[in-house]
Amino acid sequence: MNILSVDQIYKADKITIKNQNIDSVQLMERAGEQVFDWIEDILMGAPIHIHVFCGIGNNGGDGLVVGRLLIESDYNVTVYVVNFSDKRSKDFLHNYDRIKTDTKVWPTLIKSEKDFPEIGSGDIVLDSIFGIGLNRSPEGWVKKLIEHLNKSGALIISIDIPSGLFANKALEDKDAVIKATHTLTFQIPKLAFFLPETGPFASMVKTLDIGLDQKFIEEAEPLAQLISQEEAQSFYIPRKKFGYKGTYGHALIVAGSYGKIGAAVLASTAAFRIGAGMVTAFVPKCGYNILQTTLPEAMVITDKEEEFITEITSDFEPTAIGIGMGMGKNQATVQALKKLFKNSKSQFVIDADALNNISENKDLMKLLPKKSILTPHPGELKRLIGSWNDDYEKLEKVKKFSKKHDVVVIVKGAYTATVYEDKIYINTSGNPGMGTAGSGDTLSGILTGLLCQGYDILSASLFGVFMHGFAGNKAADKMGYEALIAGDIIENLSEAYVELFMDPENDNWEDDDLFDDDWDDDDWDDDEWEDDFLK
Ligand SMILES: NC(=O)C1=CN([C@@H]2O[C@H](COP(=O)(O)OP(=O)(O)OC[C@H]3O[C@@H](n4cnc5c(N)ncnc54)[C@H](O)[C@@H]3O)[C@@H](O)[C@H]2O)[C@H](O)CC1
Ligand SMILES: [K+]
Repeated sequence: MNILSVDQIYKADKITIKNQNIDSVQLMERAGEQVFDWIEDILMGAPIHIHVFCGIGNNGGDGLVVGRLLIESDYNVTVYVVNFSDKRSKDFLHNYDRIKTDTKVWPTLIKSEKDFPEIGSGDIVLDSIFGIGLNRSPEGWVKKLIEHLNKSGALIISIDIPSGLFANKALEDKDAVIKATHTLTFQIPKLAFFLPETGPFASMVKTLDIGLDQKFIEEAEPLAQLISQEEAQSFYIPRKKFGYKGTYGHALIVAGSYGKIGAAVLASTAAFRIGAGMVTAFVPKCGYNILQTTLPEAMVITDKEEEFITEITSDFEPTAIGIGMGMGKNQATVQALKKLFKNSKSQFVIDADALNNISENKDLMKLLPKKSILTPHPGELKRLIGSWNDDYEKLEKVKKFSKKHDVVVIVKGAYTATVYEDKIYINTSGNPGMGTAGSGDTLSGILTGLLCQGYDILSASLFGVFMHGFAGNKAADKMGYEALIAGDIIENLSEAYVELFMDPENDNWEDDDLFDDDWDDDDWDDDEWEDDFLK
């Protein structure tokens, strides 16, 4: 799914209006109806007080449509116009007149702090103050209103984007942004929803289809692409009937040091479970018995040194090498890396201490093999590319690094971003339970195992990151977030493969299972709803 810029979204509006022979008021009506239907599905007439806050642009216009539809369905609604400017948009004005004539209810004007209404913690706030047209951070009493709403404890449903958040630009004032409980966004997800600094303002995102021109959306050059189950399916390479272990490659996992042999075990096991034909672990001597006992399927080569790696040798040419996990930063290890990078023809997945060693040694950086996959977490990334002021600058720096060295960079975290040259891909699987030791080692093993099976570096990265998160989700389904450990991700890779082609409609990044679309009237219980969501 394509994530587009604000300018492209406005263009999509225009093209839709032209191609479908409608006017902008009809498109706004469609948008408002979608929001209304979503709310109606959840509330089903419940008499909860809904406060609709409308700005004076088209986002405010959407709010007026929803407000009108709610009033016409006898909900307990108060509609406010947050009157920060007299420059009201044309479609806002149309709907401002219409709500007055159709419902005979006049919206309440808010012009300063003294007009702020009381909001109960059991109420619902509909936030349509600013949409994607925000051009600077809200200030003065408008900022105070946003703080007032955030403090109310009410459930806040933001229309299109939490007010105060820029769709694809860095945050300026984090106190001037609505903290939405739900974000109902129109058709095209906004990049801000997926980045660590801005994503937390937009929890529980739901995309509402308002019939924007599909051809334009698909053909536009996106800011980033979302990788969900449907995209992951397209990368999958089926197992060959006449294949044998040689068909699926030979992985070399170079990892571990005294006290960190587990990293080698996890990566090697994951390489097997994702489907590599053969796996050899290269570890310091102290790792030998551990590997042979915990993973009898693997072959093991040991360094001559007991506790760390000093010289990496093997009597075969690995299809792919996964390197760095728990490896340490001994000088002898750095020399071993240099030699390997100079001489090996294999493809590389470079992680953890291998990345740290590269960051600290310019010579090693120069030897960085082209077409490698690098998997830094935020700390490792900072060491690699230097610090950044915001998430957008970070992504630009990663693009530059990727182009300069011709490598794929996987920026790990919630919504892991994979960057290759100029393109950004955002993964949608995974959960907070995966923030646990060894989770990264598992990913490196998965990526190495995929390269072994013939996936190219980009599809190995996108498919591998998705499968890692998908298996993590399967694990979390069974054991919850806290109890999940890295080994559980590996164990659930089998289920992830089995379910990869099931229920492809299920977009798991739209985390709306609390408000299940399939509810029917029998499910409804006023008290229970209040207990669950409003307390
Ligand atoms: N995307 C779609 O397909 C559709 C979108 N709709 C809705 O339209 C808004 C975008 O509307 P727009 O009028 O362009 O912008 P806003 O509503 O966000 O209004 C901004 C308004 O406020 C001024 N402004 C901006 N920043 C500030 C500030 N800090 N302080 C004061 N004033 C500010 C700005 O100049 C504008 O006048 C989109 O998000 C959707 O909700 C359509 O309804 C349906 C199709
Ligand atoms: K909004």
